[in-house]
Amino acid sequence: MSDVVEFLKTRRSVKPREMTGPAPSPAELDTILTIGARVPDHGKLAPWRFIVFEGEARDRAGAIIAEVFAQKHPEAPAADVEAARGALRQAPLVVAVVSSPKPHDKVPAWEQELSAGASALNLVTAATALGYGANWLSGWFAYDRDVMDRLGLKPEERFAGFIHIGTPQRHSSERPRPTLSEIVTRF
Ligand SMILES: Cc1cc2nc3c(=O)[nH]c(=O)nc-3n(C[C@H](O)[C@H](O)[C@H](O)COP(=O)(O)O)c2cc1C
Repeated sequence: MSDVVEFLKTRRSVKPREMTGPAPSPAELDTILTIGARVPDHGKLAPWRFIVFEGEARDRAGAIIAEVFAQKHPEAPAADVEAARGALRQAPLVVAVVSSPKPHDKVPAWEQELSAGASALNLVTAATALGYGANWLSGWFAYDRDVMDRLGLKPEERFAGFIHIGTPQRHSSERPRPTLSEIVTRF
Protein backbone atom coordinates (compact mmCIF):
# COMPACT_ATOMS: atom_id res chain seq x y z
CA MET A 1 0.00 0.00 0.00
CA SER A 2 1.37 3.41 -0.85
CA ASP A 3 2.35 5.83 1.90
CA VAL A 4 -0.39 8.21 0.75
CA VAL A 5 -3.10 5.56 1.06
CA GLU A 6 -1.82 4.53 4.49
CA PHE A 7 -1.77 8.22 5.52
CA LEU A 8 -5.35 8.77 4.37
CA LYS A 9 -6.51 5.56 6.06
CA THR A 10 -5.07 6.54 9.42
CA ARG A 11 -5.37 10.37 9.52
CA ARG A 12 -6.92 11.67 12.73
CA SER A 13 -7.81 15.13 13.93
CA VAL A 14 -6.05 16.56 16.98
CA LYS A 15 -7.92 18.50 19.66
CA PRO A 16 -6.76 22.13 19.86
CA ARG A 17 -6.11 21.73 23.59
CA GLU A 18 -3.65 18.98 22.69
CA MET A 19 -1.74 21.29 20.33
CA THR A 20 1.11 23.61 21.08
CA GLY A 21 3.64 25.59 19.05
CA PRO A 22 5.37 25.76 16.77
CA ALA A 23 2.87 26.65 14.12
CA PRO A 24 3.71 25.95 10.48
CA SER A 25 6.41 28.26 9.13
CA PRO A 26 5.36 30.94 6.60
CA ALA A 27 6.52 28.68 3.75
CA GLU A 28 4.60 25.71 5.17
CA LEU A 29 1.50 27.86 5.62
CA ASP A 30 1.77 28.89 1.96
CA THR A 31 1.90 25.20 1.03
CA ILE A 32 -1.14 24.44 3.21
CA LEU A 33 -3.16 27.32 1.73
CA THR A 34 -2.10 26.41 -1.82
CA ILE A 35 -3.37 22.86 -1.27
CA GLY A 36 -6.54 24.31 0.30
CA ALA A 37 -7.17 26.18 -2.93
CA ARG A 38 -6.59 23.09 -5.09
CA VAL A 39 -10.00 21.48 -4.88
CA PRO A 40 -12.80 20.54 -7.24
CA ASP A 41 -14.57 23.79 -8.11
CA HIS A 42 -17.30 23.68 -10.76
CA GLY A 43 -16.91 26.66 -13.08
CA LYS A 44 -13.58 27.77 -11.55
CA LEU A 45 -15.44 30.24 -9.35
CA ALA A 46 -13.12 29.98 -6.31
CA PRO A 47 -16.20 30.13 -4.08
CA TRP A 48 -14.11 30.20 -0.90
CA ARG A 49 -11.47 32.30 0.75
CA PHE A 50 -9.27 31.97 3.83
CA ILE A 51 -8.74 34.20 6.86
CA VAL A 52 -5.54 33.49 8.81
CA PHE A 53 -5.54 34.06 12.57
CA GLU A 54 -2.07 33.82 14.05
CA GLY A 55 -0.41 35.30 17.14
CA GLU A 56 -2.23 38.33 18.54
CA ALA A 57 -4.80 38.26 15.72
CA ARG A 58 -6.33 35.31 17.60
CA ASP A 59 -6.75 37.58 20.62
CA ARG A 60 -8.34 40.39 18.57
CA ALA A 61 -10.81 37.91 17.13
CA GLY A 62 -11.37 36.43 20.59
CA ALA A 63 -12.16 39.90 21.97
CA ILE A 64 -14.86 40.31 19.31
CA ILE A 65 -16.31 36.86 20.03
CA ALA A 66 -16.32 37.56 23.80
CA GLU A 67 -17.90 41.01 23.34
CA VAL A 68 -20.73 39.63 21.19
CA PHE A 69 -21.24 36.77 23.65
CA ALA A 70 -21.38 39.14 26.66
CA GLN A 71 -23.84 41.45 24.87
CA LYS A 72 -26.17 38.56 24.06
CA HIS A 73 -25.78 36.83 27.45
CA PRO A 74 -25.53 39.63 30.01
CA GLU A 75 -26.13 37.14 32.86
CA ALA A 76 -23.41 34.71 31.75
CA PRO A 77 -20.68 33.91 34.26
CA ALA A 78 -17.29 35.51 33.60
CA ALA A 79 -15.84 32.05 32.92
CA ASP A 80 -18.15 31.65 29.92
CA VAL A 81 -17.08 35.04 28.54
CA GLU A 82 -13.45 33.99 28.97
CA ALA A 83 -14.15 30.70 27.19
CA ALA A 84 -15.56 32.72 24.28
CA ARG A 85 -12.45 34.92 24.34
CA GLY A 86 -10.23 31.85 24.06
CA ALA A 87 -12.15 30.25 21.19
CA LEU A 88 -9.29 30.69 18.73
CA ARG A 89 -6.39 30.72 21.17
CA GLN A 90 -5.55 27.09 21.89
CA ALA A 91 -3.89 26.25 18.59
CA PRO A 92 -1.09 28.57 17.45
CA LEU A 93 -2.70 28.97 14.02
CA VAL A 94 -6.32 29.02 12.90
CA VAL A 95 -7.45 29.33 9.28
CA ALA A 96 -11.09 30.20 8.70
CA VAL A 97 -12.56 28.81 5.50
CA VAL A 98 -15.17 31.25 4.22
CA SER A 99 -17.76 29.92 1.82
CA SER A 100 -18.21 32.71 -0.68
CA PRO A 101 -20.72 31.59 -3.30
CA LYS A 102 -20.88 33.54 -6.54
CA PRO A 103 -24.09 34.15 -8.48
CA HIS A 104 -24.06 31.74 -11.42
CA ASP A 105 -26.78 30.40 -13.68
CA LYS A 106 -25.26 26.90 -14.05
CA VAL A 107 -23.44 26.25 -10.78
CA PRO A 108 -25.82 26.00 -7.82
CA ALA A 109 -24.79 27.49 -4.47
CA TRP A 110 -24.88 23.94 -3.03
CA GLU A 111 -22.02 22.85 -5.29
CA GLN A 112 -20.06 25.94 -4.34
CA GLU A 113 -20.59 25.20 -0.64
CA LEU A 114 -19.42 21.63 -1.15
CA SER A 115 -16.28 23.02 -2.75
CA ALA A 116 -15.65 25.08 0.42
CA GLY A 117 -15.94 21.85 2.42
CA ALA A 118 -13.42 20.18 0.14
CA SER A 119 -11.12 23.12 0.71
CA ALA A 120 -11.45 22.78 4.49
CA LEU A 121 -10.54 19.08 4.36
CA ASN A 122 -7.59 19.79 2.08
CA LEU A 123 -6.26 22.26 4.67
CA VAL A 124 -6.60 19.58 7.38
CA THR A 125 -4.95 16.96 5.17
CA ALA A 126 -2.10 19.23 4.08
CA ALA A 127 -1.30 20.37 7.63
CA THR A 128 -1.38 16.76 8.85
CA ALA A 129 0.86 15.63 5.98
CA LEU A 130 3.41 18.25 7.04
CA GLY A 131 3.46 16.70 10.53
CA TYR A 132 1.11 19.13 12.28
CA GLY A 133 -2.13 18.41 14.07
CA ALA A 134 -5.30 19.89 12.59
CA ASN A 135 -8.97 20.04 13.43
CA TRP A 136 -11.96 21.43 11.52
CA LEU A 137 -14.22 23.08 14.08
CA SER A 138 -17.13 25.48 14.17
CA GLY A 139 -18.82 26.75 17.35
CA TRP A 140 -21.76 29.11 17.98
CA PHE A 141 -19.73 32.11 16.83
CA ALA A 142 -19.30 30.58 13.36
CA TYR A 143 -23.05 31.14 12.86
CA ASP A 144 -23.48 34.42 14.72
CA ARG A 145 -24.18 37.23 12.22
CA ASP A 146 -22.61 39.89 14.45
CA VAL A 147 -19.38 37.91 14.82
CA MET A 148 -19.43 37.13 11.11
CA ASP A 149 -19.81 40.82 10.22
CA ARG A 150 -17.08 41.91 12.61
CA LEU A 151 -14.66 39.26 11.31
CA GLY A 152 -15.19 40.68 7.83
CA LEU A 153 -17.71 38.37 6.17
CA LYS A 154 -19.96 39.78 3.47
CA PRO A 155 -23.72 39.17 3.81
CA GLU A 156 -23.67 36.25 1.34
CA GLU A 157 -20.67 34.57 3.01
CA ARG A 158 -20.60 31.95 5.77
CA PHE A 159 -17.91 30.13 7.67
CA ALA A 160 -17.36 26.59 6.42
CA GLY A 161 -15.28 26.19 9.54
CA PHE A 162 -12.16 27.10 11.45
CA ILE A 163 -9.12 24.88 10.87
CA HIS A 164 -7.04 24.81 14.05
CA ILE A 165 -3.43 23.87 13.36
CA GLY A 166 -0.48 23.24 15.70
CA THR A 167 2.08 20.75 16.88
CA PRO A 168 0.39 17.70 18.43
CA GLN A 169 1.38 16.99 22.03
CA ARG A 170 0.18 13.43 21.94
CA HIS A 171 -1.14 10.76 19.64
CA SER A 172 -4.93 10.90 19.10
CA SER A 173 -6.73 7.68 19.89
CA GLU A 174 -8.82 6.03 17.19
CA ARG A 175 -12.40 7.14 16.63
CA PRO A 176 -15.18 4.74 15.66
CA ARG A 177 -15.99 4.81 11.94
CA PRO A 178 -19.08 3.47 10.24
CA THR A 179 -18.69 0.04 8.72
CA LEU A 180 -19.02 0.11 4.97
CA SER A 181 -22.08 -2.14 5.10
CA GLU A 182 -23.95 0.62 6.97
CA ILE A 183 -23.25 3.32 4.43
CA VAL A 184 -22.78 1.57 1.11
CA THR A 185 -25.51 0.16 -1.08
CA ARG A 186 -25.25 -1.12 -4.60
CA PHE A 187 -27.81 0.00 -7.11
C1 LIG B 1 -18.30 21.56 9.43
C2 LIG B 1 -17.74 20.84 10.62
C3 LIG B 1 -17.75 21.45 11.86
C4 LIG B 1 -17.25 20.77 12.98
N1 LIG B 1 -17.30 21.40 14.19
C5 LIG B 1 -16.89 20.73 15.28
C6 LIG B 1 -16.94 21.35 16.55
O1 LIG B 1 -17.32 22.52 16.68
N2 LIG B 1 -16.56 20.62 17.63
C7 LIG B 1 -16.11 19.32 17.50
O2 LIG B 1 -15.76 18.69 18.50
N3 LIG B 1 -16.01 18.72 16.29
C8 LIG B 1 -16.39 19.38 15.20
N4 LIG B 1 -16.28 18.78 13.97
C9 LIG B 1 -15.71 17.41 13.89
C10 LIG B 1 -14.17 17.39 13.76
O3 LIG B 1 -13.70 18.21 12.73
C11 LIG B 1 -13.64 16.01 13.41
O4 LIG B 1 -14.39 15.51 12.35
C12 LIG B 1 -13.67 15.04 14.52
O5 LIG B 1 -12.89 15.51 15.57
C13 LIG B 1 -13.14 13.66 14.05
O6 LIG B 1 -11.95 13.83 13.47
P1 LIG B 1 -11.24 12.89 12.37
O7 LIG B 1 -12.23 12.05 11.72
O8 LIG B 1 -10.63 13.89 11.46
O9 LIG B 1 -10.23 12.15 13.14
C14 LIG B 1 -16.73 19.45 12.85
C15 LIG B 1 -16.70 18.86 11.58
C16 LIG B 1 -17.21 19.53 10.48
C17 LIG B 1 -17.19 18.83 9.14
